[in-house]
Amino acid sequence: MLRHGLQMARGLCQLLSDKFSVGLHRNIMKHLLPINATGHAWSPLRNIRAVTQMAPWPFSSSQPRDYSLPNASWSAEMQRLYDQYSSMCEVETEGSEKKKGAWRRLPSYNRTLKYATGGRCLSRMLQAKARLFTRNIEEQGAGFEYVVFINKEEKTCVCVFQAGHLLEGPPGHVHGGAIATIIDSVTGTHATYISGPVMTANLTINYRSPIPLGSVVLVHSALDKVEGRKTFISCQVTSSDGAKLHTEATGLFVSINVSHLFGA
Ligand SMILES: CCCCCCCC/C=C\CCCCCCCC(=O)SCCNC(=O)CCNC(=O)[C@H](O)C(C)(C)COP(=O)(O)OP(=O)(O)OC[C@H]1O[C@@H](n2cnc3c(N)ncnc32)[C@H](O)[C@@H]1OP(=O)(O)O
Repeated sequence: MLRHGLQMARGLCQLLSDKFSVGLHRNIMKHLLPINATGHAWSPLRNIRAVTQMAPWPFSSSQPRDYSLPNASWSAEMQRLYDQYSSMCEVETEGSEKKKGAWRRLPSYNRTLKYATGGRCLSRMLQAKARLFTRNIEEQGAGFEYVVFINKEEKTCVCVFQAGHLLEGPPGHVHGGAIATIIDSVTGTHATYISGPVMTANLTINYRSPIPLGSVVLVHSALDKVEGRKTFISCQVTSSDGAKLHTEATGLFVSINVSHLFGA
């Protein structure tokens, strides 16, 4: 069990640190793993790390579907914004040299734990049938279509979000709970990449103007401050041209040890 847990931790950390160089590896490791008095990780981990560094890809079995990539349901506006932010992302060039770009697209899976190396066991212990809420609907375009980009330098995130017909609240418009969901997901993901594993402690939302169903909006997330275990994020949802403010929110995210998810 311990071995599976550590493998999972390593898989998650490697996955996330491979993808994002914003200190997440260090942040998650310190929550997942015991640290000795000299500040070094518990010695068996060093052995595990030596072994696991050989693995080129942290996913153990089938290739998970990355839900943040374009699909046929995306409108021209969604695709245009995706292309715009993608063009500002860091890219691998020939010889694996990296071209500098401030932005990175964050991949998004429906079962992060299951696909992380060694995480299958832990995902069974938590909830075998669990799926990330926003990635639960197989029909493309019916629910949450979104992609999150993070700006490492400015410590901001932007999410391009297209709301499908299953998210209807007021006729022809997006349900307030669905808006809260995408805000929680984007700001929660942002806080995770800043501070490691967190849970939402408080989310305060002001709905300023309704969001038409099927439209594409931008969810802007900004880091306000980090105070000990508390990460404060603020968020604005605007029309895709930025001219209209739909929603404003602030969130407080509290760092947790993963054992918190087991009721410890
Ligand atoms: C984990 C693995 C991650 C892997 C990486 C994944 C990569 C990304 C993949 C996929 C992205 C998906 C992204 C989804 C994101 C969604 C996030 C959610 O929706 S989370 C669900 C809803 N939230 C809950 O269910 C929390 C329930 N509440 C709790 O569990 C606890 O209350 C908790 C953890 C929030 C705090 O409990 P305490 O016991 O650990 O800490 P205490 O001492 O109470 O608080 C710490 C500090 O925070 C303040 N605080 C706590 N709650 C507060 C509140 N509501 N308002 C103001 N301050 C509060 C306290 O006053 C204290 O402050 P002082 O240190 O004294 O200054």
